[in-house]
Amino acid sequence: MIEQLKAAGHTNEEDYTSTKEEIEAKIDQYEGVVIRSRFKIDKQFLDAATNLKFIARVGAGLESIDIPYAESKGIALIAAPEGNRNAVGEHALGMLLMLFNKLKQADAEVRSGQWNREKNRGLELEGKTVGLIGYGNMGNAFSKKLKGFDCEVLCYDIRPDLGNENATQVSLEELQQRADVLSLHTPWTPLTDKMVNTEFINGFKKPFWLINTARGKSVVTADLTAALKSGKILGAGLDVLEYEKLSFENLFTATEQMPEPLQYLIQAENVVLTPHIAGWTVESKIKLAQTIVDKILAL
Ligand SMILES: O=C(O)[C@H](O)COP(=O)(O)O
Repeated sequence: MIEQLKAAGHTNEEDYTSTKEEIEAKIDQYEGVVIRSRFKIDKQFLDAATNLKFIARVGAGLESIDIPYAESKGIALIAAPEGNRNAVGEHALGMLLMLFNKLKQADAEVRSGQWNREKNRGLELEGKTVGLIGYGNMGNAFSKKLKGFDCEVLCYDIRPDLGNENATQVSLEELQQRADVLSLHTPWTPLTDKMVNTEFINGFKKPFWLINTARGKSVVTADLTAALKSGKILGAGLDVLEYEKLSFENLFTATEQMPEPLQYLIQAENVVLTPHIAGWTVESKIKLAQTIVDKILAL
């Protein structure tokens, strides 16, 4: 990315170690900033960035940026969901196949000398109805994969007319009536914060499987674990957790009490957990960088 930007006449500075305050102190010298999700851009930062023309986010989610304030200053916001959408689609599919085929527990049992065929009888995706909430880059990528599995794909999105040959756009109520699987592909916004709670879960007609490769804070974990216990949710594949920003490792030390819902998820056989890596592949690293270069050069 840097080589291509240099070749196009841009200069750059790489800084992965300064504090936010140190970056704020020098940001007025820069016209653009390229960030990952952990760098917060708030009003104070934007007020200090008097020459900023663009903020480029090497990833999809823009929740770390005060978007209205940045836009009020005429700063262009660039994201790169095109760069990691395929990775997210493949990861969501992997989680679903892992849950349906009981790969996690079957593998663990064989390794411990157990040969349980009946207990590990799988389910097939063929003929199932998969509901996607959010039908942007990630939802589209997942639906394209699902197309080959002969399942029905429904999508719900607040934007109209997004359905295509891979998914039928429906109301949220219809999705809740018909889905066997729910997969989230929404950004974290006031609308999607704590979206999957008990009331929402109970709106589903059938027990269902949940895949979340979007944002942890869109699911109320205590409500999810209650639904897993009652059988309303049959199993879950979670690449994101509402606790991840608390410094996940600390939750496992004696000094910090691990939240009860997390304790449940960790021991549950029908739950697959990954550390926010759905969009984090060898290939997506290159595609994310290229997408950002192309968008900066097109400004
Ligand atoms: O928004 C994204 O693309 C993903 O959540 C990953 O972002 P990160 O790699 O910058 O944390």
